Amino acid sequence: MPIDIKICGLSTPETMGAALDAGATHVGLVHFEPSPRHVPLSDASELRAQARGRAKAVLLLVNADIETTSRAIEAVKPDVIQFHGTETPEWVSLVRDQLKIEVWKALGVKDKPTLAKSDRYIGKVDRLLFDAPAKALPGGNGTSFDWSLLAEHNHKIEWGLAGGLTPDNVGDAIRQTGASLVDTSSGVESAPGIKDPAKIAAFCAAARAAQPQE
Ligand SMILES: O=C(O)c1ccccc1N[C@@H]1O[C@H](COP(=O)(O)O)[C@@H](O)[C@H]1O
Repeated sequence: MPIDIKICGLSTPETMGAALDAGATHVGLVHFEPSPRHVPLSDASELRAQARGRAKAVLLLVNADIETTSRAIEAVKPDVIQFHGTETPEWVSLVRDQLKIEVWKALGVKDKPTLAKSDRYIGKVDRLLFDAPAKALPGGNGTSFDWSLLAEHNHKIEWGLAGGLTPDNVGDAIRQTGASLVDTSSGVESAPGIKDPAKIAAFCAAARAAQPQE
């Protein structure tokens, strides 16, 4: 299976075009006002339309209530919702069942017990996304964590790797963890919230070069 590559925090048609041309399989739109990558729903909807038929659109929300979540899904019509806050297994499962949408849950990984706790989401989400622990923002901080924890973990559902991935380290990350999806935001920027098309292309090329050959 070709590796899945998500470029997150896209906010302009130019950088969305760069991610699509570079072969990203997933493009992420952040709807969370404190983030430098926040896009209003109207912009997210236009960027989502640009991606249609070329990559899956992932809408990222943080601790949004059900009204905000359903309004955002209605406006943007994403393929996937990525919850990146402290959402509970019960909450994400409710959204998946009621709103009939693919749901991912991001979790900050500190140590082995955090990974053990991730089992609570099994059967309730479609994919887990392992990220570095929250700092100033719940994600998008450009920091990584100890990847050996993932290599040792008994994964029971689909999962992806996020947190501090760059064109320079994504190859090692894939080889060390066996991730089938890699996700980056800060690592392909020239400044917070400003995506760099050359870094996006380099990231996608490095991820594809590192995937195991069949
Ligand atoms: O990108 C953000 O601003 C953001 C805000 C709130 C929650 C998550 C956010 N980003 C996601 O965090 C991970 C890791 O990002 P990074 O590569 O370390 O910058 C990724 O899934 C981003 O989409």
